[in-house]
Amino acid sequence: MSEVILDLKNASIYQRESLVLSDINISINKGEFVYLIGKTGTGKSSFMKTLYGDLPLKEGKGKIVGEDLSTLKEKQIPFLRRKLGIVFQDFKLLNDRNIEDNLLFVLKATGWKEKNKMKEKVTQVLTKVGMKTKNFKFPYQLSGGEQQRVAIARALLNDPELILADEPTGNLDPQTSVEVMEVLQEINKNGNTILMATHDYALLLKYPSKTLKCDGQKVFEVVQKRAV
Ligand SMILES: Nc1ncnc2c1ncn2[C@@H]1O[C@H](COP(=O)(O)OP(=O)(O)OP(=O)(O)O)[C@@H](O)[C@H]1O
Repeated sequence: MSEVILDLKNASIYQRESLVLSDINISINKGEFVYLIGKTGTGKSSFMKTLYGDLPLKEGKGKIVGEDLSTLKEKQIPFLRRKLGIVFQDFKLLNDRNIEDNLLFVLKATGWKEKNKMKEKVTQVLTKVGMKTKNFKFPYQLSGGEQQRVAIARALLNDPELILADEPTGNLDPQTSVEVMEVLQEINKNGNTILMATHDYALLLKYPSKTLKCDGQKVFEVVQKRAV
């Protein structure tokens, strides 16, 4: 039987007191590539935030990478995030240091100590996203697509069990979006599980995969047709 990485049962998502999504029953298995789609304001980001512990799961049950979201305490959140790789629309790289130092910073913050191993890991993840030769560039010296590749490399540093990508191509032009998507596809082929929120239907058509939709306060799986 395949390993379940994410499992939500009768889960409801709230922004403070207001209900955003209710009665969610979904699961994601190891190795899957899953899209989360839906119009603006339907709750994709709120859904993602709940998964990485930025919003509490107040109703229902949720298991993610072996952690229980409904009983998650504040001090367990860093531990949960170490098992996840998170990619945002706006890259969130530190502009005051180069790419290598951006990644070393994360390794240090997550408990890595040995300099050689840290450098080796940084080279490994940058190679995976085709950015090895740009390690001494600063974020502002890179294009949006390159910055997003680095952000993906950063998400890979601690060998995450699940990658959560919230609109990773939202700030990119169509051609660059495809390039970044190719990187995510490659990573998925190598065994990483990915949940990607997007409203880029062109990508869905080009790279069809399991798709969850947020609509009318519900999340449900949709079968991809030519127009979703
Ligand atoms: N910090 C917040 N406090 C209160 N309500 C919020 C907050 N953030 C979002 N909301 C509300 O929650 C609902 C879902 O928003 P969310 O950002 O999750 O949607 P989304 O599908 O990710 O939208 P988009 O595609 O525009 O990013 C919206 O009605 C929004 O107004």
